[in-house]
Amino acid sequence: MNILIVGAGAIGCTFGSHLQHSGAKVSLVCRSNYQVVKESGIKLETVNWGNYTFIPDNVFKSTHEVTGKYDHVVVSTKAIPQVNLVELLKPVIAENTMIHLIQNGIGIENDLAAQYPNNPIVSCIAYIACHQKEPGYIVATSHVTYFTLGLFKLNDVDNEKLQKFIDHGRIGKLALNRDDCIQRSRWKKLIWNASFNPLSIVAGNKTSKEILDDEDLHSLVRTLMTEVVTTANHFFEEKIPLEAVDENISNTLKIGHYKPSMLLDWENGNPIEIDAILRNPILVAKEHGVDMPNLNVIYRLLKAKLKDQQ
Ligand SMILES: NC(=O)C1=CN([C@@H]2O[C@H](COP(=O)(O)OP(=O)(O)OC[C@H]3O[C@@H](n4cnc5c(N)ncnc54)[C@H](OP(=O)(O)O)[C@@H]3O)[C@@H](O)[C@H]2O)C=CC1
Ligand SMILES: CC(C)(CO)C(=O)C(=O)O
Repeated sequence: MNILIVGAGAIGCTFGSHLQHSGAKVSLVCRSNYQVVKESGIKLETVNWGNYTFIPDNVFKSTHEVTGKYDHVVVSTKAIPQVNLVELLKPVIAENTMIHLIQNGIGIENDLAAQYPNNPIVSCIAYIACHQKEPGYIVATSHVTYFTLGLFKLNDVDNEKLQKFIDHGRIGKLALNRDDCIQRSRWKKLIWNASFNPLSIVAGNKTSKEILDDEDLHSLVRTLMTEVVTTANHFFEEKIPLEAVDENISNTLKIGHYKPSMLLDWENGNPIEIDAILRNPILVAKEHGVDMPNLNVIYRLLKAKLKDQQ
């Protein structure tokens, strides 16, 4: 199996390293870490799998320089408007390429699905807390690590191809789940991302523990989480239980002082995933006639912060 990862950051390299371990040929399209990865691969320091070095089969500087044919293209860039996936992927998508999107948020598949209506798109959600501490050096701090994959549009032929990919990934140490109602899973993941991510910035660069230790912020996190659950329950037949809020809180307590990825990007002056994580869910809810007043407030506050930063 030939796999190309576009977006060789924390998630892409962790995911890719496991697929290679299971026997696939895994190539990377790197950007700012190109030189170091080309010279010495990626060092990973992980709670679950120990420390190891991942040497990709090929390292490319851009999608235009990619050589070879790939059955699977895995996209693990941030979901931000600055990354135009349709343009970025043009040189590497062939007739039967399966495109996997490992990103947080809602509505992340739409542009690609419109541009490549005949290519299967796999929507993938990652539960793993990892970050690239320095170029080519990734740290994964969470004991809970799994990926949930599902087809954006269900059909039998693609089902089989996805199942082969999942079976392959499972040969190694990767925990891969399959979900045929992947949008519901996306909303489930949003419970955490739409609450901790924006609050960590708006509340003044706070870690998850600092948020939970503060009575007012703790209560606000719960309010945002509850709104995501009750909103999602308007769209999906299988309801998300409200206990998901407590579960998210107790799991977060286990990871101590965790900086949400949005806060890390904010601190580093990088673009943040405000559209995928806040704007799009609010718009989708609206299309279904549902208001998300609390998410709207935090979205506008975050937008105001972004304007201040510019
Ligand atoms: N990290 C985590 O624990 C989790 C992350 N996620 C989600 O997964 C997705 C990926 O996150 P993460 O891995 O942390 O992000 P990173 O910022 O670590 O990685 C993104 C990578 O994409 C690269 N990139 C961006 N634009 C381009 C481009 N035009 N061409 C080539 N490469 C490009 C970046 O390069 P450069 O460094 O040069 O910018 C970077 O290496 C996000 O949607 C995130 O929300 C979900 C769950 C957990
Ligand atoms: C909740 C977590 C840590 C993933 O498991 C995450 O998605 C993030 O940091 O954005």
